[in-house]
Amino acid sequence: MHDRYQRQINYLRISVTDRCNLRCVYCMPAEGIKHIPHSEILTMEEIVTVVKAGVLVGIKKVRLTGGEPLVRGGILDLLRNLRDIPEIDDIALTTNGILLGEMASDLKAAGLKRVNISLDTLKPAKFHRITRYGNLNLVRSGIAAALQNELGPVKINTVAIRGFNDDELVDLARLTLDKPLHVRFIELMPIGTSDAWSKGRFISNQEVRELITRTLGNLEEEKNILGSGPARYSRFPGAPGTIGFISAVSNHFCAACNRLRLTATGQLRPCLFSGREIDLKQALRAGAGTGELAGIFKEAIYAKPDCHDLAVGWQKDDRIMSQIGG
Ligand SMILES: Nc1nc2c(ncn2[C@@H]2O[C@H](COP(=O)(O)OP(=O)(O)OP(=O)(O)O)[C@@H](O)[C@H]2O)c(=O)[nH]1
Ligand SMILES: C[S@@+](CC[C@H](N)C(=O)[O-])C[C@H]1O[C@@H](n2cnc3c(N)ncnc32)[C@H](O)[C@@H]1O
Ligand code: SF4
Ligand code: SF4
Repeated sequence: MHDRYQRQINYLRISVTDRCNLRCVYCMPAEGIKHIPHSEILTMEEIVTVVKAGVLVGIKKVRLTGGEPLVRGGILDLLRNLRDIPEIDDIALTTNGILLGEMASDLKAAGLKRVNISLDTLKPAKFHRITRYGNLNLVRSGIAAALQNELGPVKINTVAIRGFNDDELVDLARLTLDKPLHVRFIELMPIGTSDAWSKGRFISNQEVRELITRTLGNLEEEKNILGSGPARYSRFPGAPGTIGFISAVSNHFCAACNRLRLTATGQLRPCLFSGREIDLKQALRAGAGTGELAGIFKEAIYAKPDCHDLAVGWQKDDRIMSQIGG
């Protein structure tokens, strides 16, 4: 279905949990987030019903995210059920990679097509610092397992952060030179509770491009990377992998927006950066069928704004990134 700005909406990002096994400093407070009773979180069966309703308004692609989707029990059953919906042609997952090494082959067998893995540094001590817990070796094993199990194109999400990883962006870009990895540089977005940490750390994608091409040479545009998101891709000549740029702040891609978000508590969110949410759970739990739920999807699609206004600065929002699913 098209929204009011003639954009076709066919991509649903599903936050299957607001919990996480890491605490990245730009995403979550150290103490984690306020506990939400389990009964408030959609069950896996409810998520499947929501996707079936979404299909009625044209949803074709789903991405499981979070919090950390791999900490949610029942994820394999959810994938098996999503795989059985014929209209869904792409099932992807965004993960911090910690549990991917042990789960990749089961995820593949359950119907997952591809993974995006977050990785902001190649240095173990720094990784531990930015995630407040993480073991980099586990993420490295996760990336290897994703490649081995053909969960590709395997994309790496790197938030570029001044004073933290600007000295490593070239090394991260180098990962594309010998493996089919697609390293995407994401601009740090002013959202959530971590503004004190993030102030002054923004690096534009343009600056990242200049930095990496100065050392590694020119990039060539690449148009054939499978995906539904906002990244623009380029490749170092002859490299098996690509470099992607997600210019969420400096050059927003709202004119091509194709998505809705479902929060773990069953709210449809028309835009990442607008606090507006439309309650789906109440109708779902009152026994609404997929036809009625599809009506709520239409309302959410109709409510999509034309674009965000991140340039004005920090966004006040009751939810943080881990609760919206990025
Ligand atoms: N501003 C903005 N950022 C987004 C949007 N969708 C995804 N992002 C950001 O892009 C980054 C990568 O998102 P992913 O979860 O890997 O998914 P994707 O890029 O849509 O996935 P592909 O289908 O592989 O292209 C995350 O930091 C998201 O927060 C969006 O609608 N608006
Ligand atoms: C919220 S996480 C959820 C999925 C999973 N836990 C992970 O880390 O990949 C999704 C993506 O959002 C990104 N993200 C979180 N906060 C961000 C911010 N303030 N600016 C830019 N990207 C952010 C993360 O780096 C990650 O790639
Ligand atoms: S970015 Fe992902 S891994 Fe890091 S705290 Fe947020 S949800 Fe967890
Ligand atoms: S900021 Fe909102 S309108 Fe812009 S691309 Fe993201 S979800 Fe779509």
